[in-house]
Parts: sequence; C-alpha cells; structure tokens
Amino acid sequence: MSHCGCKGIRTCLVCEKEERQNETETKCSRKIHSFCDLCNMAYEGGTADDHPNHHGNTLEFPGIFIRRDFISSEEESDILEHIYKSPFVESQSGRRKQDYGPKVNFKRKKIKSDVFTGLPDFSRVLYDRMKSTDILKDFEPVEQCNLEYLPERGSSIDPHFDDFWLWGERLVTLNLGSDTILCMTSSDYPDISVHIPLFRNSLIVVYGPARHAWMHGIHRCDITEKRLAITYRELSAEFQPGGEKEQVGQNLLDIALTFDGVSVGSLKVS
Ligand SMILES: O=C(O)CCC(=O)C(=O)O
Ligand SMILES: [Fe+2]
Repeated sequence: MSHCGCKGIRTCLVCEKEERQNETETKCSRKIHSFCDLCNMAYEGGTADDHPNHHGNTLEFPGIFIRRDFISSEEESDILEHIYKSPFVESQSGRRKQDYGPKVNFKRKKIKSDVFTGLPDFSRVLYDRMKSTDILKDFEPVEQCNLEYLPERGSSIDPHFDDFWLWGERLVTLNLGSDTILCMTSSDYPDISVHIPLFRNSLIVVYGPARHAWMHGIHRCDITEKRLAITYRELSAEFQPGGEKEQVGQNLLDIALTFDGVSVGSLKVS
C-alpha cells in the first residue's frame, strides 16, 4: 500500500506539508480515520491493513462499496494495453485523461453529444460484471473517464464533489496499476478525514452520504507508482426515465452502450 505519511498518526501530514508550501492557509489538523471495507467501518488512526486487529475510535461511514479483485492481473494487463493504444490529453494537477462521453458545460448546463461515439469496446465485459453485483444491477453508465496518475508528474486530484446536475447517485471506479487512498473530507466534520483504500484491481462505488456530504480527493504523496483509474458515471434522475430530460438521457445511453467508442481526444478536429 502506498504511504503518504499520515497513515496511523493523528494529524494529516499531507495537508501539513502542503500548508508549509503555502503559509497563508490554516494548518490542517484533521484526524485520519481509515475505512476498512471488510468491516464497513472507519477507525481513528488505523491503516488499511489492520483488519481484524482494529483499535481506536470507530466512525460509521456509509456510502462506500468495495469489491477487491474485481478483475484479475491478466485482465488488468489487457485493459491497460487497450487504454495505451489511445492518446491521452493533459488534465489538471499532473493528470492525463481519456474521455468517452458527451461534451458538457456544467456552468451553463449544456450537453453536446456529437463528439460522443460510445464507451470503448473493452468496457462491455466490465459493464456486464458490474451489473452482476447487487449494488450495480441497474447501473447504466453514460460516461467513462480514464485518468492516469504518475508520481514523477506529482499527479493528484483536489477535494471535490462530482457534478450533481448531470451525474447520478453512483460513482464507480476501477483501480489499475497501483494502490492508493481516496481522502474524504467534509466541512461538517472539520476535525477528521476518512481514508478509503483503493486497492489495485478493486472496484469502488461511492454513493449516498459519501457522494453527497463528503468531498473526495487524492493526495500527491499517495501516488507512488503509476495509477490508472477508470470512472464510470450514470445519469441523474432528471435524465432518467420519467425525468424532464429523459430523451436527452436516452440518447446518451444509446450511444454509450454501442461500446464502439473512441476517446474524445482521438477524434480529428476539422
Ligand atoms: O482517481 C480517482 O479515483 C478519482 C477520480 C475522480 O474523483 C474524478 O474523476 O472525479
Ligand atoms: Fe470525483
């Protein structure tokens, strides 16, 4: 498991380090709580490997589902091989990305689907497997984003909420390449952060309070080896059957599930 220095101790050294680079921000003194997917509980001061010998105060943390070994190592190699046949585009905070989805202006609430050719072929088998787990049996992804994190580029993702207007309840991520930690923070709990283990080849579903009440991010120092995250998103109620924008949603879904897509960055701009 990659190590950021804040595991098992009470103060978040990551935030402290970032604070030292920017003296104007207030010092982070959040107490780390490590989420254990085998107990569905977070433990103050714990680490991802403690189970079953946990100690420290407990914190319930609903809205996280983890399926370890969702894919095998052979499948991981195959998927990565597919991914690296397509070009990446530079993204923020040292990340690179590949997008399979509509072009969206979240501020203006505008969606353009003409650049969207569908999810990639290799996602078909993952889609079928996702739907065979109870929590995802009605999951219909309309967007896939592949994010590459590299330690030498200092890749990270700042704490954020994924959009609520277009994207629905469940955020689903397949973790490839290496382990890392998803750090959850909430302004309602200024004294704590919750560390969710993202095991290599595991699938995570973020939903409920973990989706709505907690921001998620990944610290730079938790990326110690190359990591590739594949995130699938579903539509919000407004774009689902019975919603005001049902037709727009259906159109996106029809395109997505052709599994004939090329990443948006691969399209020739005329
Ligand atoms: O890399 C990850 O696992 C998280 C990515 C993420 O939060 C996002 O793309 O919105
Ligand atoms: Fe996110």
